[in-house]
Amino acid sequence: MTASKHTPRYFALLPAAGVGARMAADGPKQYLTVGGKPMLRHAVDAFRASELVSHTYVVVSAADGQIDGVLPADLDGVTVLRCGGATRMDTVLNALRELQGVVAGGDMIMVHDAARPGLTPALIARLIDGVGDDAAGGLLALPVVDTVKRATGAVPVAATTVSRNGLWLAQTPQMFSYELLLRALGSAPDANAITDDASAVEMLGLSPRLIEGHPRNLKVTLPADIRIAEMYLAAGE
Ligand SMILES: Nc1ccn([C@@H]2O[C@H](COP(=O)(O)OP(=O)(O)OP(=O)(O)O)[C@@H](O)[C@H]2O)c(=O)n1
Ligand SMILES: C[C@](O)(CO)[C@H](O)COP(=O)(O)O
Repeated sequence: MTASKHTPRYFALLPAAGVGARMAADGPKQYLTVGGKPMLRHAVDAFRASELVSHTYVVVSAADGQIDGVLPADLDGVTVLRCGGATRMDTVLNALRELQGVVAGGDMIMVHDAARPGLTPALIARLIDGVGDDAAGGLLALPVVDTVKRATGAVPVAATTVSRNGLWLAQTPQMFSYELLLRALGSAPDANAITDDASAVEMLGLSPRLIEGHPRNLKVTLPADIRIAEMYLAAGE
């Protein structure tokens, strides 16, 4: 008799406990209106619209007073976890620990920034398809197209030019099995040095797949990014 292989379910996990310091708005940037609705809602709706995704978990800080107005408690397929941490990595790790016993070790977790409103069901499908059953998982990313400079000095000057060959810009979602992601983040040495989930997996000696994403899936970080995100949202998929 051959051993039956566990068919993974796909879950979305959205860290949404940041303060948006670089946006310098009145409140956390994930609640700013982008293209007619709160930024966070765009990504949640992309996962809800994907037939491949079993459930979406949104992680906010315990003190968050805005989430109920954006994600009503009766919204199908979505659960809010109030266990955000001091860093993005802490937020994701806290949520994974809260999900122990709810998801299986072989289930796949897609971690996606609440600050990336341009995600679409087609990009979610591209990630899932591209990673396949690769045990190291994978992430959406874009090859670097510009020439890259390493700067030096308080007033920056170009010290050297770094070859862009083989350089990619990491996007999200980043997808790994629950067991692998929990192990990777749980053993990562320094939460401040881990700016994405894939880097924790790389520290285990594994090489996640890079799946070509799309510029529309930009991270809204600075005020000018809002207009760019709105341009892509208006253009549709
Ligand atoms: N302690 C934190 C920090 C960040 N995030 C989330 O991680 C994603 C990417 O982080 P980033 O764009 O840096 O958001 P902020 O941390 O809010 O922004 P800034 O770094 O400018 O303060 C966002 O969805 C953000 O809400 C989080 O859940 N918990
Ligand atoms: C996860 C990420 O969006 C991949 O590019 C990015 O690393 C988040 O970094 P931030 O400093 O939390 O914005």
